[in-house]
Amino acid sequence: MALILLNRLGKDHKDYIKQQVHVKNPYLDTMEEDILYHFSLSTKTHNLPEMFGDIKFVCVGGSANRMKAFAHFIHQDLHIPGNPDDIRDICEGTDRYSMYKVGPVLSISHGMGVPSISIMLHELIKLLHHARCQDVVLFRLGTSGGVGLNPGTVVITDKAVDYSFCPQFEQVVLGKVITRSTELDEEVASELLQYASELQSFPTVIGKTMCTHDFYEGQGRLDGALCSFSHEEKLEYLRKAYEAGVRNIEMESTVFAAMCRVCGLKAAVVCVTLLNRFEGDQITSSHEVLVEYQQRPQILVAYFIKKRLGLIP
Ligand SMILES: O=P(O)(O)O[C@H]1O[C@H](CO)[C@@H](O)[C@H]1O
Ligand SMILES: O=c1cc[nH]c(=O)[nH]1
Repeated sequence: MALILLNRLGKDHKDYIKQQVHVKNPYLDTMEEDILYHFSLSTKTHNLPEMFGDIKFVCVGGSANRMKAFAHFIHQDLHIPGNPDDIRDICEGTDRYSMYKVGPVLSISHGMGVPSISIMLHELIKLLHHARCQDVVLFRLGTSGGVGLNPGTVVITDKAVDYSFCPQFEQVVLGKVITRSTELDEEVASELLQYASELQSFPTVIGKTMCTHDFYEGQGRLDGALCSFSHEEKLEYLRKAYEAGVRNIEMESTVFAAMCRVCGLKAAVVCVTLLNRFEGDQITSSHEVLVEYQQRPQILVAYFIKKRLGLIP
């Protein structure tokens, strides 16, 4: 099945130049073994090219359950043979992250916030490198707070921005701040927008996504255990964000965009909004509604994958 899919990919996308994963660490090649500790995988104990060499799409999201559900959904959507109940968590040897492989698709959870996704991305990018994967596209399928959008709207990120609305990610290295660009792949983003209009299943927009280091004060919420600002100051900040083009707020997009970019990986961020932050801070929708919202980015990205694989015209 995977072979047929890859042949189709090659045939239909001749212009799609083979892109390697570039790890940017000269020390890696000198290591006899690389232990991907948080995945419970290693270059000595696992045949990574055999296990992962055919991966073309990697989908990541905060919650382990969501990424398991996505694995089951994509199994069905791509008509992969076999019983979906046999899809096992490749990282079951650790309880840090969950990872599922379904044909050319890898589905991985990353937990909440920049430190958690950053650790996962270091190991994922090394994994793709060791497995000699080519032409991989990464997607973050997430939830977010909307800025001036109705709940349930899907936002395709054109730029991931920091708390001051700048498209950059600051990483402290050896006590100094390194700044990396957070531009995402424009082609993938506009392809996603086109597919959203073909699907016509839910409202979808393209815009900037603000990444914060906290869910409460960091996102201007008035309902945390601490609150050091007024309601008016909150609205003023959200208004400035809206004017700067920000349409949603989450907690991983800048480091995701920055690390993928440095390593030559095409990447996109697709998050559904759970509420309109101009109208409140608490997430009041029912569990059923929230589950349906979370499926929206999955439906859009699954459609992208099927298009890229030539499974739909
Ligand atoms: O829905 P996920 O992918 O977890 O992402 C969003 O939800 C979490 C906060 O509830 C943060 O991690 C934020 O980025
Ligand atoms: O408001 C929200 C909702 C989901 N995730 C966030 O980071 N913020």
